[in-house]
Amino acid sequence: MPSVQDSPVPIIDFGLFRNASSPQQRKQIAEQVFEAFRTVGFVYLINHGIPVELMDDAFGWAKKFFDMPLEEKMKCPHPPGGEYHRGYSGLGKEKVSQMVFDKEKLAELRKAPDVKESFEAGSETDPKFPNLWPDAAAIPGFREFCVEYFTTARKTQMEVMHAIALGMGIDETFFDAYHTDSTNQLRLLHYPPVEESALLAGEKERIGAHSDFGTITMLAQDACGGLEVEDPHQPGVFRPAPPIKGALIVNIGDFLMRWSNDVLKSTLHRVRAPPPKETDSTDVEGAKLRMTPPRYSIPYFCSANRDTVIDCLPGCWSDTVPKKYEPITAGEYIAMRMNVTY
Ligand SMILES: O=C(O)CCC(=O)C(=O)O
Ligand SMILES: [Fe+2]
Repeated sequence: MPSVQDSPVPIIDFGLFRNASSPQQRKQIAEQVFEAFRTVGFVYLINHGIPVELMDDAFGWAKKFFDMPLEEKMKCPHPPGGEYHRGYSGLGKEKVSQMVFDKEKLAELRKAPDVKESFEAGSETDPKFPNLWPDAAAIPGFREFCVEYFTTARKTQMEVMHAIALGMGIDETFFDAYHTDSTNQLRLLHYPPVEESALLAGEKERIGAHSDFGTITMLAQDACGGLEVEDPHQPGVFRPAPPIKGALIVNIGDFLMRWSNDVLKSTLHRVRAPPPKETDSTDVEGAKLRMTPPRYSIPYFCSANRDTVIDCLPGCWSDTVPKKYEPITAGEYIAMRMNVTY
C-alpha cells in the first residue's frame, strides 16, 4: 500500500480551526486550507466534525444496500438522463468523463465501462429532485441513516467554506448566502472485485480521470485504496491518495474553480486498482486471475444554490487580473456537466 508520505495531498487537523484556541490559530489553519486548495486542490482533513463512528456506520449501510438483490436495488432506479441524480445506478450505467461533449467520442469512451454501482441521495426537502429510496421493509433504517449523514456532513461543509473564505481574506460567512438551499448530494459507491488485467489494459475502469463539478467534495474511502490525484507539478502523472482512517479527503470542484477565477484548483483524480494481495488471486482454468478487492467510497458533493448567480469571488480579480468567466448559476453549470455522464 502506498504511504501518505508519497502523496502530494497535505494533512490538516481541522479540529484546530473548529475549536481554535485563538483567532490567530483559526486564521492560520484557514490559510493552510486555502493554500492546499490553491496548489494541490486536495486536502486530508482530520477532526472534521463527522464522527469516525458515523463514517464507519456509513460503510456498513453502503455494504448492506449493495448486498441486496438487484431487484430490490432496482426498486429505486436512477431516472433516465443525467440531471435527476438520485437513486440506484447499476454496474456500467454511469460513465464519468472529463469535459467530453461530442457524441461519438462519448460512445467510444463508454466501451470501457466504469465497474461500479452507486446510490445517490439529496436533501429530503429538495422540491426539484425528490429522493428515491429503496423499500424500507428491505433495509429498515437506511433512509434515516442517510439523512443523518447528509445533515452532519452539511455542517462540516459550511465550516470548510468558512475556512476557505477566511484563508482567502474575505468575509468568513461570504459563502453562506449561496448555500441556503442544501443542493448537496450524498453518494454511496461500490466497486466490486474486478480482474486486474482488464483494469490495466483499459478494458474496464473503476473511475476514469475526472474532476468534480460542484464547489467542494468531501470523500470518505474505505481501506481498499486505489484513489489517485494528479501531481500538481507534473500534468498526467497521478499520485496515490491512500486511505487514512477517519479522515475526509476534501477537494475543490470545477464550479468553485470557475467562481474563484481559477485561483482554487479543481484537480483530476481517478480510481485505479490497488495493489492486489496474494489472497485475492483465484485459479481460473489453470491461469492465475488476479482480482482486485472491492472498494467502497462515499463522496458528498457540495453545490451552491441552483438559482443564485455567481460572479468572480472578491480578491480573485483586479485591474491587472481580468475575470475569465461570465456570471452563471450553479444550476445551469451542473446541468451542463451532468447531461453527458449518463
Ligand atoms: O471512489 C472514489 O474514491 C472516488 C469517487 C469520485 O471521485 C467521484 O465519485 O467523483
Ligand atoms: Fe470525483
